[in-house]
Amino acid sequence: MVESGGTILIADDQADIREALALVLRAEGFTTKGAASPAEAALLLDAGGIDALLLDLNFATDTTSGDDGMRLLASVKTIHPDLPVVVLTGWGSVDLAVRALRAGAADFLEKPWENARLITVLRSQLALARARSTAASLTHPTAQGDIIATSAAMRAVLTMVEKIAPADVSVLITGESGTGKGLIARHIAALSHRRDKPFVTLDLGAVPESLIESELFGHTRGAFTDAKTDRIGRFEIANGGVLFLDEIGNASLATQARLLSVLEDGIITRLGEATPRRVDVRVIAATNADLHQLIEAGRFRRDLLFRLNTVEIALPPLRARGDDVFLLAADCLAASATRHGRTVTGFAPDALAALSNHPWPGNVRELSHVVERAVLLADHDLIGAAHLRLGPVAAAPIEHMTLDQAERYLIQRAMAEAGGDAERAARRLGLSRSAFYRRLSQLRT
Ligand SMILES: Nc1ncnc2c1ncn2[C@@H]1O[C@H](COP(=O)(O)OP(=O)(O)OP(=O)(O)O)[C@@H](O)[C@H]1O
Repeated sequence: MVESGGTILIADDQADIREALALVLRAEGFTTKGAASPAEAALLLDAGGIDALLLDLNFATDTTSGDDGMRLLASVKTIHPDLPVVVLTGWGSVDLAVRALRAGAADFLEKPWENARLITVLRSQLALARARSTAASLTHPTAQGDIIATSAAMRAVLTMVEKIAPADVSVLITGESGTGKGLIARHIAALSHRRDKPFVTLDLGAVPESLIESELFGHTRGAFTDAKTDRIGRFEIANGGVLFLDEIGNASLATQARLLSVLEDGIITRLGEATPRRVDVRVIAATNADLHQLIEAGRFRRDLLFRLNTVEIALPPLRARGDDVFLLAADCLAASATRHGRTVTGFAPDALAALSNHPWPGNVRELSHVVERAVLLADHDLIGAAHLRLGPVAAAPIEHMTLDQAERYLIQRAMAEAGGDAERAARRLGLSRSAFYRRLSQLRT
């Protein structure tokens, strides 16, 4: 949840709609800005300080094609790829909404919008973007597809990926947080015959349980109290393409049962509707949890695991990838230096040693975060170990630590893995937020 709101840019050519949206959003603690034309929206976005864009796809009131809005969406996603864009479409223009989602919109609302849903959608998109930016927005442009993998462990992964990508089978990608599961999922899609079809992601850890069924399968108007309009689900959006189910270990048993049945017969039913619809979707799932352990604990269905893991790809942690760490670091250094207009050119020997000794609990994401910060801190051409600020490294395997040392280590590791997000770190350790903060503050004294 977003406590302090965020700044929403409302792009709509109708002043009354801008005003109505602004009123609702301000009452909920958001700050708003308005743009009456795509050009004005582009200027305000360039000026910075915008956390999300609420974009009416039908800019000119006399058109319904949505072309102006789609053009703006395309340019926004190129220049600000991480900015969440929620689009507004006319009622019933599901095709336009689907086009927008495929072009990178985070979500859509149909006019007349429903205030409660407007707020929920914006809050969850902002929370997601925030979580990503604490941990991931500092990642380098290779996010677009260049996979750095020269170590034997990663070469074996890529060979396997090349073999299985063209076969239309379910894939389960496992690996610690930040090891590149999302990247590999996209790579598999890109190497398959579905490459020109939609690649749709749903993070099962990020959607509230009450919305998950409708996110996956869609709903019809009136299906439940808040369902004021029809809504298409991710399975239908992904039809013909790939659905990437991230954090599958977080799916509730009820969701697991629904997923299993869709995977078995390829048929979905929108909530509130009787008509079954056939979908042709390749599912790629990912998890950083140990699903076998979850099965033992009665929290994951064995039969679902068997449906998902026709092929299982285990991504090695960064610390097991040998010299890849240097190549990834160098790549990130070059990208960050360009982005920030810095003349940093490389790493000093002590920095290289630190890079290779650090255990990288947050893996590639942590590495790019650390290197980008170092680029900003460096005062010479070379990054030194001090600029990396890698902090204490576990001196001994955990079995040889005292309880205090182990606690300190696990807390630091969880924080690093969560990219500094204390709430996520607390969840990872199975602690309540307050219990986690208590331990964290003890650790700092
Ligand atoms: N081998 C690699 N080469 C280049 N970039 C990589 C590589 N592996 C990961 N990355 C980058 O690191 C970042 C984290 O990767 P990604 O989001 O795919 O990880 P993940 O395992 O899905 O994380 P999480 O479990 O937190 O969802 C991304 O920006 C990704 O592009």
